[in-house]
Amino acid sequence: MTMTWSDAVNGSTQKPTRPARPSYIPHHLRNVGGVSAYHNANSFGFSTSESTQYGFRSNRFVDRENHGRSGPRRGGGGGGRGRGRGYVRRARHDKQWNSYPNSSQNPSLINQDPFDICDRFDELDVGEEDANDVGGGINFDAYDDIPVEATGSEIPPPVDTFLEIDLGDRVNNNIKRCKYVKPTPIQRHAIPIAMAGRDLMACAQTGSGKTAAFCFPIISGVLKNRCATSQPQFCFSRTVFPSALILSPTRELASQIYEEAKKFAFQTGVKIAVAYGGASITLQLRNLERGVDILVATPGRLVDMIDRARVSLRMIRHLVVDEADRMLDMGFEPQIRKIVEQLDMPQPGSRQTMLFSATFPNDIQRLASDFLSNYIFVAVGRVGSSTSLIVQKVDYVLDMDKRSHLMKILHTQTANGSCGKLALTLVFVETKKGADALECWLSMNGFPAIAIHGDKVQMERERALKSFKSGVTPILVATDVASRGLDIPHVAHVINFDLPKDIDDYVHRIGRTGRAGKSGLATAFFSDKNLPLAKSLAELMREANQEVPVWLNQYAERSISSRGQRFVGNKFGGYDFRSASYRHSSIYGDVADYHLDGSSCGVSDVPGSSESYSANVSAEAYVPGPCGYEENYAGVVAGGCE
Ligand SMILES: Nc1ncnc2c1ncn2[C@@H]1O[C@H](COP(=O)(O)OP(=O)(O)OP(=O)(O)O)[C@@H](O)[C@H]1O
Repeated sequence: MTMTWSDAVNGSTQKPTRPARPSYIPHHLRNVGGVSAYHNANSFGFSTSESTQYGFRSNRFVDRENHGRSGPRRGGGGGGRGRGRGYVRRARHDKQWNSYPNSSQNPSLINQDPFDICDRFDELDVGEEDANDVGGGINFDAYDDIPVEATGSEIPPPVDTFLEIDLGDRVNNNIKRCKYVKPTPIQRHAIPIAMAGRDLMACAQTGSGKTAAFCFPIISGVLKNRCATSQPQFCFSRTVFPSALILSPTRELASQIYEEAKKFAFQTGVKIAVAYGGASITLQLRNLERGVDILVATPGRLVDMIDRARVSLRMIRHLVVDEADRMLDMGFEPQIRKIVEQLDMPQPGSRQTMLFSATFPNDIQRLASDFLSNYIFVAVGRVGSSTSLIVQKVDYVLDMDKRSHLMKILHTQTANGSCGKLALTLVFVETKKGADALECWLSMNGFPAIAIHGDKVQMERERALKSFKSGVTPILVATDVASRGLDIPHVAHVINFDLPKDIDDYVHRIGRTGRAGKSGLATAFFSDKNLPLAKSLAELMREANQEVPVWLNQYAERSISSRGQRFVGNKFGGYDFRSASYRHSSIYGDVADYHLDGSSCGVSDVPGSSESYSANVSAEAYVPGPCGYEENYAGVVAGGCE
């Protein structure tokens, strides 16, 4: 494992104790008026000692206080209604930093109407929604110019409204409850295909509503199947026979999909269960015994349950693999093959298989096609592209200066924030040790941070996420465990403190902001060791109409010439790999590419009469605002993320 600068400088992963020394001030900020104001705490409106205390209390000790007193009994995050003394203490700290008083984190809500939780999200005090927005605050105009490509045979046409699809009254009511007024582009195209029972490989940008695109059709499918067939009755068997399986690469994502699916299936009678590692298997098995139609699972825990003969895949009619490219890369592929090919799951053709991701490199598409039968490929935007809703910025930072640069950004962000609030900021680092070290260092310097990574026990991981989501700890330092799928409202800024090696990981990481039509900011710290990424990073930014620094272009040129080829390290998928032989890597607005017709180009491996369509192509490019920090922070970060 590579050691990053943050590991090297602060190898200690020990939990912080009260600092013996005054907070660190980066040298470029020493003697600057604003900074001394910060350290006298005037700009935040509380004293230095309070701020330091906050850094240590928020994450680790508040929970203990809560447990020891009359606060919430489970989960540690607290924050529900009917709080005891522990809450009051925390609430005071919340007020000093970020006030998100109506956090939805109370575990006692778990068995309640999921829309209760939904409503509570609406109560979060995080900036005004645009009054003109429809669809739960989603800005659909942001999606109007995105080209959509669909290839395969007999493609069902897209819809414009949810009502055009026969999802059933109950699901339609839940769509209304979720305040989804209009389908997003991937929903417009993917839902009719899925409802027609077709296999699907779908690629759409981060935060564009893929979860609902696969949940609605399978809930509706389960309801229809239920009327048509009856489940097998194996007397006295404790084995359950779900009819739909949704696979996810991380526990947090499995849990999120489960919560979403519960909302969409509310009062339909469709039973949803979740299975992921790190949590009590006994409890999960007990829940399964109540019956399950749709099982959301991570591969490891699922295999465990199958080995114990508690789950059988024999009755699976719908299989969804979310983040499919991650699930089929080297880490997961053997487990996925075991689940899909070697156990009792029906073969392709006898089940419906749908693969979703924002990135789909060609080699993974090729692998994935083993699981599919006569599938339709849908791409919203170019495969692997990032959304133009995210303003991307790259700073050249020497490894040794990364911490001071981060602090400068956080200071600027806080100074421009509304009421001195620090907007939710997600900082990605390369290693688990690096995450702990950076969390510790930020906390010691008065910035409330919490880390999430794979070495933490599940309870700590969940607590970190809750604390971040509720704004109690507005900085989350994360490894790639948090890079995929997580839908955390109001993340305003994603900082790649350590850039990933793979451009697809970069796309997913920055995709934690700029979701559901809202804008966001992503800043990357680029150093010499990131040279192999330079070319694909510059291309990705250019494609999303971002300002590419001259020095990055020079690095990109160097990375090409030093390796003697184009697209070094670039796994861009581009399009449906079945038709890749005649397509070139293209950018938005290159209309001709999107209008190529598979059949006329002699695509041999597309089964049936191959065809394709394209939609919503506009050469009008989204032009982001100027990329200066001041404008960015004022416009994007300061008031939340709108
Ligand atoms: N039709 C809609 N109208 C309004 N909001 C929507 C709609 N569809 C989805 N959303 C919201 O958009 C947000 C992002 O959706 P989701 O998490 O499914 O994105 P995603 O495409 O799966 O992202 P990622 O690639 O990061 O996994 C969610 O908060 C969801 O509730």
